[in-house]
Amino acid sequence: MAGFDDLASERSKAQFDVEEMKVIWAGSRHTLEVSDRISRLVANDPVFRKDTRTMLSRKDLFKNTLRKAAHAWKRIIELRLSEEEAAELRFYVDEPAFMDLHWGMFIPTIKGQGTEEQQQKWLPLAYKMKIIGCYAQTELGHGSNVQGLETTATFDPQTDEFIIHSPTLTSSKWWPGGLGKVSTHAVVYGRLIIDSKDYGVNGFIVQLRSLDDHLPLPGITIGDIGMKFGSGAYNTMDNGVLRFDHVRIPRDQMLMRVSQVTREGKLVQSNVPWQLVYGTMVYVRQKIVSDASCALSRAVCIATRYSAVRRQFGLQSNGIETQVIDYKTQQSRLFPLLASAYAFRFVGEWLKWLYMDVNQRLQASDFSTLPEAHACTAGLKSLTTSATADGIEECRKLCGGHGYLCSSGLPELFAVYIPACTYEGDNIVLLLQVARFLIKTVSQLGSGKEPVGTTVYMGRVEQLMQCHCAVQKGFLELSADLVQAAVAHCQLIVVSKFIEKLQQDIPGKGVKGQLEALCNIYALFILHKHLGDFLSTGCITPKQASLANAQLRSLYSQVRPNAIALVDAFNYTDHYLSSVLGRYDGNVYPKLYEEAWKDPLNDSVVPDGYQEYIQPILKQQLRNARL
Ligand SMILES: CC/C=C\C/C=C\C/C=C\C/C=C\CC/C=C/C(=O)SCCNC(=O)CCNC(=O)[C@H](O)C(C)(C)COP(=O)(O)OP(=O)(O)OC[C@H]1O[C@@H](n2cnc3c(N)ncnc32)[C@H](O)[C@@H]1OP(=O)(O)O
Ligand SMILES: Cc1cc2nc3c(=O)[nH]c(=O)nc-3n(C[C@H](O)[C@H](O)[C@H](O)COP(=O)(O)OP(=O)(O)OC[C@H]3O[C@@H](n4cnc5c(N)ncnc54)[C@H](O)[C@@H]3O)c2cc1C
Repeated sequence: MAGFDDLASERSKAQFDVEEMKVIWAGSRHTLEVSDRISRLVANDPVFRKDTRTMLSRKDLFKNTLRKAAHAWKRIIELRLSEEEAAELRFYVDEPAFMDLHWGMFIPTIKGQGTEEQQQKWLPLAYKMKIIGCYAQTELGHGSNVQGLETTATFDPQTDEFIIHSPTLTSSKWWPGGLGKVSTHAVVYGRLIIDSKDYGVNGFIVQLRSLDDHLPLPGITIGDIGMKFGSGAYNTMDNGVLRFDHVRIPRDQMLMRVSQVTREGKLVQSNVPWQLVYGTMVYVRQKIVSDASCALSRAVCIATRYSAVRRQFGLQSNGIETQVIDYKTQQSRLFPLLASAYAFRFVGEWLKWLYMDVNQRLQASDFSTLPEAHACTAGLKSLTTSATADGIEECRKLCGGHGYLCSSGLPELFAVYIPACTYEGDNIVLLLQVARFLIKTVSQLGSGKEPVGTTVYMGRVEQLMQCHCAVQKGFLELSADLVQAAVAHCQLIVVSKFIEKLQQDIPGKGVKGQLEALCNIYALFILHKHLGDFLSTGCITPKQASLANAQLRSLYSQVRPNAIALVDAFNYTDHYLSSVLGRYDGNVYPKLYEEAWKDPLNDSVVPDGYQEYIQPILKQQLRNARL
């Protein structure tokens, strides 16, 4: 059988130790063991099936998500899973749900922005899921411009409360995941008003629904914002709308790590920078970068396996057609994506370290690396999500017509993934933040302040001072070019971190060699993509450009025999991939054929509606033909 033989034969060609590569991909032996065990646990549990997801109505889809979330929580308790294992379980259930926001944003916000006392009060409730929370920042009228939020939190010294209010339609909270139908509580971002004075945006813990009957509390209007892009996909999430009509909360429900409001109504700033109010976004952007490598590698795994099974044209002497993976055009589209998946994995690992480091420094009142952490998380979130969204769509095209079928897994993956370019900060808005950080760094060069961390290279580039003068003329006017500069800066980080990874001790036969090839492919592919910029700025000569392209072709040939093993190293179960084209056994055609018959349209041979709509047309034609 074509698929079985093809993938088995591909695996036998691998020139490196796949098991060791699995460890590198996972990050450690321990992480591999956990993710392997938990992914199989999810795959073998019938409640976590997801093969009918794209065919369900919104209501059925949502109820099924609730069922899965409840089952996941039950299993987490029954099996006494650790925090790490529980997070893996939610990841492999692979269905966006209110839990993501509860664990991924609500809890981290209380941890990052609450005082010790507030943490002691709220975290145990949240950890035991006695309350379910979401992150309500974005409004109908403002998402990117956080300082433009309109919701107000006015201190009432008479009652020692804040009055939370939505003064306009545009101040309605709009988008928060988990808000629409599930959350009992939210961290609500609103303007702090004391004695008619506006002190800017702060976070407040607000109870939204009764813990007895789940009805909204007095003064609260709440609902789901409606269907989103694609079938299945992100529609499992209840992104919500929320309005407040003078809702009162106790004073101690303002998150007070950054600034405190006293009983007398005085605002007291602590020694931490006010930007910590934005801290959850830094945390989630860092997570999104790690997540990008998962989404991209998943699409690449499907496209690579299918490209080895699929044959078109070029009859060989044995009468068999050519595997499409052997076409150089296929390789030149697929292998840079394979290399990108590995590159994003390693930069994600580094970013996790950077985030931990900045947190440790914050505990010790060292705030010096916060601007860099903000720039790196914002820029890399933007770069990796844009490349991943484009990469998933490219993988769909690499699978030809079958890639367009929901059973390929690619349409749903694309639909679920693309909002990552928008949530946690629109990608262009985030790149402008990076550009601002770069300009600030350049402006300090003249004053003798040495650039550090990811900007250390700037101290070596003379022309940057002239750049600074040009930018002085108008940041907004040059913003399109500055965004490109920000992308280039982030690409440099990705390549540097891949190179640093190669400098570590990498055990396993041939593993390092494969990673070197992938690193070179990534770097040369980026150079190839921006060849015009490299040539026009004199960074490389035309001769070097053509040498780079020749080298890229040679690297593709080097990777070709290892391609299947390189995607096997992701260690994905068929359940997680949920793709007929990406099956581990390569048994694509019989399964595609089988899947088609499962479509509800095939439940009856003659479709519903035949008598009302098809038969009359046919009869009409018959009459016309007789005339
Ligand atoms: C739930 C997920 C859990 C786990 C994740 C796992 C995997 C991921 C997968 C799926 C994710 C699932 C769900 C996603 C749910 C989505 C949630 C959301 O979208 S929440 C809403 C997010 N909103 C945004 O991101 C808004 C974007 N806007 C902003 O961040 C800022 O307002 C902006 C930076 C654009 C502000 O610009 P500006 O007005 O110019 O600046 P401002 O005056 O406010 O500040 C200036 C000053 O502050 C510095 N700064 C800005 N941001 C930060 C920051 N975050 N940290 C530190 N510092 C910051 C800025 O550089 C400037 O400094 P200087 O004055 O120049 O020194
Ligand atoms: C699936 C999904 C889940 C979400 N979950 C949550 C959640 O849980 N909680 C929450 O609070 N929010 C959530 N959001 C909201 C999300 O964070 C915002 O949509 C996002 O920050 C973008 O803001 P915006 O919608 O205001 O876009 P806008 O800022 O209106 O962007 C529109 C366009 O304007 C451009 N633009 C805007 N400002 C500038 C500028 N200064 N310079 C140049 N161009 C600019 C952008 O590039 C974009 O092209 C979610 C959104 C989605 C799609």
